Amino acid sequence: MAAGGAFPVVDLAPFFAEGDSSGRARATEAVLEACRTHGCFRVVNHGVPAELMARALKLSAAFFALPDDEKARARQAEGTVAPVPAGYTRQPAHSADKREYVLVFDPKLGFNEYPTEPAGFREAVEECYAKFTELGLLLQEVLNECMGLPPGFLRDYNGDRDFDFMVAHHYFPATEEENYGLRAHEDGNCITFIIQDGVGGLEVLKDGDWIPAEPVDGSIIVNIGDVILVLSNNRLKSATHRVVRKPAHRHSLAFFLNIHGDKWIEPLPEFTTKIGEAPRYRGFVFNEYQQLRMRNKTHPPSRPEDVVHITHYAI
Ligand SMILES: O=C(O)CCC(=O)C(=O)O
Ligand SMILES: [Fe+2]
Repeated sequence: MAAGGAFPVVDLAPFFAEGDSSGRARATEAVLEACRTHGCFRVVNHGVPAELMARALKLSAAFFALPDDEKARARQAEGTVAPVPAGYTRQPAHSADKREYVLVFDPKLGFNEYPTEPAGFREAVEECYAKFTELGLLLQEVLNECMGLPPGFLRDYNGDRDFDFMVAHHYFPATEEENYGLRAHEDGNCITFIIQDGVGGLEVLKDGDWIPAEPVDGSIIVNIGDVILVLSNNRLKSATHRVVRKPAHRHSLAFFLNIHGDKWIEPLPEFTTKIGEAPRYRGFVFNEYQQLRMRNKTHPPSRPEDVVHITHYAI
């Protein structure tokens, strides 16, 4: 089998073909199974052009290869009101995560700081952003179906796209001393898409083992985030994943289908009162959880058990 065979693969082609309802049902079932077992899966035939993804990764690598002072020009100006800082950020040298990144919001919000070089970076990023948004909305419909929710429930519940963002990551090569790129975590949002260059290093925890989400050209890794985990009262998993650095520079793009910061998140009645099951989480305002997660990064607790995860709200 091709690289990545151990990983669930879902072919989304039926969603782009007229009238293939049995194909759609099979794909929806495959998504549900992957969300139950892994909390993540690989999608193919997803509607995002392979050429576009390759171009965005290549231009992103070209940006990160620029001298530091050039990159620093794409830092966000002080005092902007974006929910998290847009533009270029480099993790401080003492940080456990050895990476730098550029974060972009929906271009129409006006938060983004683009580098002037390389030419075409902005266009590629914005095209990717638009395509990932479309795919996010499609997968949100699929999850709505998987969860047996009333038609359009998630679309209405999560109808504000102003909190989504996309991150272009650059991980520095591993050294002899350490190789952590991004420590084990779950994404706090609804759905994440990851595309990566050929270096590898993304891994997902499954039954106590780390399994590689290997680079497969043209495919996209989908992670289920904590919001879906909580809404479904643990029926759908959020993937625990990490990036282990390899001896080479690695580039990836991660798109986060998020939710409005003011949203109240709690297990839905379909998974609790309607079926006589107890909620496994207390309700919370999404922004509160995001702030706590942000604090994990800005003021890393010295004891690992003090890092806030979704279990913070577990009952
Ligand atoms: O770079 C990657 O492959 C993963 C990124 C990731 O997990 C994240 O940004 O939350
Ligand atoms: Fe992640």
